[in-house]
Amino acid sequence: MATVAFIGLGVMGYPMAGYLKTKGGHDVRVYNRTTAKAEKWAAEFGGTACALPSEAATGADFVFTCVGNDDDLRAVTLGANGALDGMKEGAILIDNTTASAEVARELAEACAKKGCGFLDAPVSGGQAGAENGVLTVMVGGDEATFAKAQPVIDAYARMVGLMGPVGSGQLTKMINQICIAGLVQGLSEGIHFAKKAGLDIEKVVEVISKGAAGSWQMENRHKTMNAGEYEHGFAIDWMRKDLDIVLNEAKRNGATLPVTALVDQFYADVQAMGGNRWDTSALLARLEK
Ligand SMILES: NC(=O)c1ccc[n+]([C@@H]2O[C@H](COP(=O)([O-])OP(=O)(O)OC[C@H]3O[C@@H](n4cnc5c(N)ncnc54)[C@H](O)[C@@H]3O)[C@@H](O)[C@H]2O)c1
Ligand SMILES: O=C(O)[C@H](O)CO
Repeated sequence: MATVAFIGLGVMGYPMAGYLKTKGGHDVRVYNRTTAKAEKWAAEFGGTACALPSEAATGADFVFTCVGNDDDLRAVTLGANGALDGMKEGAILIDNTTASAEVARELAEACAKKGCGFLDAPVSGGQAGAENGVLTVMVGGDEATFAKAQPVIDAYARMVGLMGPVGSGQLTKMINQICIAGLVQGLSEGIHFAKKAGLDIEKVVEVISKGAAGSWQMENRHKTMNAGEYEHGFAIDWMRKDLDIVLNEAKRNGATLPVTALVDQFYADVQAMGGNRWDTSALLARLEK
């Protein structure tokens, strides 16, 4: 059993921290910007709610973060009363936020100066993956740090892969988002077409999901898309943040991403419809407008 801190109890962090306690059996201390959420978590899982990231990190062997974007991450780690203020020598910071590869390298350097380890460890599998403890975790860092952290990460994951040096986890997550962007638009167009054709969506999906068109998005999202329900899941604001990271990285490495850039603009349209916190499958709502 280790002492673990978890910072950021959102859609993903709340259940992930829960698995570190229930499945991992660790002593878990949590911090959240809205204190009531941390207190709710502590009452539900039996851990400790802390008032500051530095307080949660004090004495912890592993410190997890899962916040919104690069700036949020800097605030809870490098900022005043941030996690690094509390971390002891030898502790490991594991960042589950989807962020840039640059901020990963920045944090690795700051951790090294304190004698701490760092892994960038963004996740995939959505809200359902977090709630069921079956996330895919793509990790950047060195092998020795990874070997120490993997058994702890395992508590909320079914696949954990070391992808290369620091930043490689975030680069892999960028590929994940590139693959998803065009796919969700395709799925939206398929369901839109099926409705116009007067077909039974459930029946269509039951059949084609077992063929070459099947996907996580199709399995997990077709029912809510068909019902026009989008108040759950992975927020469009976060997807636009991710696609911005992707498109900036592509400028640096010379990759050509025409569909990703187009779908990013489709998401801007959905934001203009008031869909900032809607699930990314709301691309269908744009077609039905
Ligand atoms: N929701 C998904 O399906 C999903 C899937 C994979 C990856 N992600 C990524 O995981 C991260 C978290 O996503 P989420 O859906 O849980 O988001 P969320 O908005 O539900 O939660 C974000 C959490 O971060 C905290 N936070 C943000 N900025 C902060 C700051 N400056 N100081 C303190 N706390 C701060 C918020 O209070 C909240 O608890 C994002 O980077 C997202 O892109 C989300
Ligand atoms: O992979 C996922 O879970 C979604 O794309 C959110 O990042």
